[in-house]
Amino acid sequence: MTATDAQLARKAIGLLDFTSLNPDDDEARIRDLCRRALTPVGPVAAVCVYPRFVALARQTLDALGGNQVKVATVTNFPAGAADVEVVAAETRAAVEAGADEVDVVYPYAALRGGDATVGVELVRACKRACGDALLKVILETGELADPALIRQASRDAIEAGADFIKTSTGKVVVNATEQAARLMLEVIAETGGRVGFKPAGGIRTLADARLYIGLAEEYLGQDWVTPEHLRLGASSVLDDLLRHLGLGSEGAAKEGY
Ligand SMILES: O=C[C@H](O)COP(=O)(O)O
Repeated sequence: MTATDAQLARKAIGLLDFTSLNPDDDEARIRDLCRRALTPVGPVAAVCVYPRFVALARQTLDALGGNQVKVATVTNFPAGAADVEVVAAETRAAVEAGADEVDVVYPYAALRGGDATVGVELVRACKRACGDALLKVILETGELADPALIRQASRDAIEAGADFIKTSTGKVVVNATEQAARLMLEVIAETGGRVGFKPAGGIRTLADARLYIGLAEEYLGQDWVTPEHLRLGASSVLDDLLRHLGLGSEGAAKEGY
């Protein structure tokens, strides 16, 4: 049975990593993100903010009754070029500040230059630094570009301990694409479907959400598509999803939030 637009919009909200990663983010904007994360049809999966806002996001969500919403953050972001020890320390600090999930940028330029070792070491070190927190590895597929490199980065990240592989930072020219998603989902399926998938960057509409949910179902099956395995990383898709549920952006706020 094909999901209606409203059913799909509701599902996409539950899979959303609702993101604010702007250089000029401030406390008011992060509080507003947390408020909007608790939509009238239920919460998003996570909010994703810079490390300096992790504690504020956790505190704000808890105060609003949103303790089920995870707080995700980013490290080695967005360039993916810092030393392994520096990134591991940054990741450890983020978890100590209360992050449930860390999205770390893979050293994609090193891989493109022929060095696959540093990526493996970085993922291993960050996985150790995460403890019980979830590690999502951002491959920056638009910069890797070559399908063979996207497959290799996916496989190396998974073998080194990634819990999710994620397409993009949203900060380069080419972000999530169908082609990159297919390559990554293929590797996830080949490795047993235990690792999750997060397309991110440029996801703005219900049609975009439909594409990635559909692809995940195609490669891994409908039952696999839960927030444990699929996240949609997006800063601005929520309004379109709410619109398909008959809720304007103003309707995003629950009474009293
Ligand atoms: O990780 C998520 C991305 O930074 C979001 O990108 P976006 O602003 O294009 O939705």
